[in-house]
Amino acid sequence: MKVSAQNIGVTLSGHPVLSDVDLEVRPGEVVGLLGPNGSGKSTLLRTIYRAIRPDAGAVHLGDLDVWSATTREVARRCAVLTQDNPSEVELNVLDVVLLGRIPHRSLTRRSDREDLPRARDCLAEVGALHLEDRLLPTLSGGERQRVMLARALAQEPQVLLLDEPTNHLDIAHQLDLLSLVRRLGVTAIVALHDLTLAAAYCDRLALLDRGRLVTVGPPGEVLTPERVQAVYGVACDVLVHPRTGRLLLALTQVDSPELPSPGLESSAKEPIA
Ligand SMILES: Nc1ncnc2c1ncn2[C@@H]1O[C@H](COP(=O)(O)OP(=O)(O)OP(=O)(O)O)[C@@H](O)[C@H]1O
Repeated sequence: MKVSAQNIGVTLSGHPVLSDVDLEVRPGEVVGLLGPNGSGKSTLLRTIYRAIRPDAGAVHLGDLDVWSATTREVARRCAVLTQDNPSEVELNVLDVVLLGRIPHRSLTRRSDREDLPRARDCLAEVGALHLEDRLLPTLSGGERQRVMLARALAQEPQVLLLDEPTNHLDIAHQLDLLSLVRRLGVTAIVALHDLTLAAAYCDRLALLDRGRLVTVGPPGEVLTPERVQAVYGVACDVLVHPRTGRLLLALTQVDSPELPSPGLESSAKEPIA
């Protein structure tokens, strides 16, 4: 399903947060949303999923104008994984995932017969089926993040919006999550801070700076050393992975302080017993 945010302007507490943002995401495309802290990534995602009404512009999910639609209509098309997962809700994991089915239920029915197996499948998909009976507050941050992703999958979305979804996840689960997002084949917009991960898993990248979209394009066109330095104030070497051909970004401060040696030479000469 196509997602289009046209000419978006958002002002919060009297401060302009987004200005003239135009972003069109093709059906099935994974777009990484990049930018420094405070550049407007979460605000743009919140505007797309109808949590913030923009002062200017329009958002469409397919042919649905989100501000002419109900919350339920939006939730049938679009699922969200936010940064602030509930941690105090005294529900068990399976019940949390079942909440993802609510937009698809009829108003009179509490649950459908197929909801339970579907919820379990979603937990299995994110490697969290073993947690199904645990209470949400007893989970680690990374376990909770995977459960919230399972809830988003249970919504059977055609559009998935993920706000820094790799927060709290160990490296293996970061890669698993981004591979899963690609495998799903749904349209996805993913706010990320790790530029190398973004370059590896996203079809295109959209770079925000102080509320404006600087550029949108394939990773190799967006992540140039000049642009990374201009937007993040960080020196950057863009390397190509010798085996995968993907981009690797080596980042250093512009006035780089003395950094510890990686110890490659000494370990080669003096193996640790
Ligand atoms: N309710 C609010 N009232 C006033 N300003 C706000 C509000 N919400 C967000 N902002 C401001 O809007 C700007 C954009 O915030 P946003 O959370 O969208 O940035 P972000 O790119 O997601 O940042 P981060 O990488 O730190 O998560 C920030 O300067 C933030 O302080």
